[in-house]
Amino acid sequence: MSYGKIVIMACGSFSPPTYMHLRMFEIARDYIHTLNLGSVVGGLVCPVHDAYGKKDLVPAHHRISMLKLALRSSSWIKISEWETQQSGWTRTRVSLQYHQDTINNYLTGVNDPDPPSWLPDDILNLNSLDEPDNLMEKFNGNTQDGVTVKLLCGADLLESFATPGLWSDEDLETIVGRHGLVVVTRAGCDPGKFIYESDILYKHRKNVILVTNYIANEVSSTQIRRLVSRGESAKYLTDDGVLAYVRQHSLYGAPREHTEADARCS
Ligand SMILES: Nc1ncnc2c1ncn2[C@@H]1O[C@H](COP(=O)(O)OP(=O)(O)OP(=O)(O)O)[C@@H](O)[C@H]1O
Ligand SMILES: NC(=O)c1ccc[n+]([C@@H]2O[C@H](COP(=O)(O)O)[C@@H](O)[C@H]2O)c1
Ligand SMILES: [Zn+2]
Repeated sequence: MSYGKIVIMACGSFSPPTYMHLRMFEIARDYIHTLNLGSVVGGLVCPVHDAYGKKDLVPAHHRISMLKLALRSSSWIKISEWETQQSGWTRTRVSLQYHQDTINNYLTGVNDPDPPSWLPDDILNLNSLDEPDNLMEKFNGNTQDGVTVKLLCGADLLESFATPGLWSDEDLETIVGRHGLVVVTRAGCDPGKFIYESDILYKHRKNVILVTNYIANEVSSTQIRRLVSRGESAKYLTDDGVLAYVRQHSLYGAPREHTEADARCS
């Protein structure tokens, strides 16, 4: 695997975001750095478009607001609203390509000079550190020196690659071959076997970084939604701000908050 600048990008519903979604980024970055596999210059969370139509997918503006609350203290993970702003659902290959092209075009000064809101801060710094002439020389015909946007996912998303009709082989070739995967796995699960059994993944196995999460945390959005709908506590499974937002907007069947207006009516 060539050593280069990497942005790790997680796509998904984030309905609502959990601590595990955020931990994935931290675990992945540490692993890549300690094994000298590259330099992680940023992280991106890309919530999916409402048209994805998954059960319990609350409108994108809510999911974005919750992600903002959950990521208040992160200096390096940014939210890209791009997928949610398209006219319909976007395939992951297209999203990876869009984000990678936008970053590299920004670095080389091609097209739009205004950085998008999700551009990692370290990219802005990279740009100011390099002399423009060197940059042009570096990038001319040599994408090796640009930033690679890799797909960060959990082992369950990896295993969804085998669901018939869900991902096209052509998209998988590009995602794994040109971008690469960073898979966060759980102690006790065996994504290595899954990779071995998939011709496409096996062919590009050099491009798949498997990161074992030794501090198991089985929290998922489904579990938080279940607790919320039962009126039980989900505290310490995600950010307090996220839970307050869920209550405030009565998401996922949360009992409506008792407001001062209610008190005046009764
Ligand atoms: N506990 C976990 N361990 C490893 N990866 C996880 C975990 N929870 C979520 N992920 C990963 O986070 C990404 C976003 O997934 P998603 O939005 O479906 O979250 P989720 O918690 O699985 O939600 P849901 O329960 O609604 O499916 C995916 O790549 C998924 O594999
Ligand atoms: N063919 C594809 O590109 C493809 C297929 C299925 C899911 N996905 C993406 O994977 C993510 C899955 O999210 P969930 O785990 O919440 O269902 C979403 O961001 C979705 O857009 C992409
Ligand atoms: Zn899921």
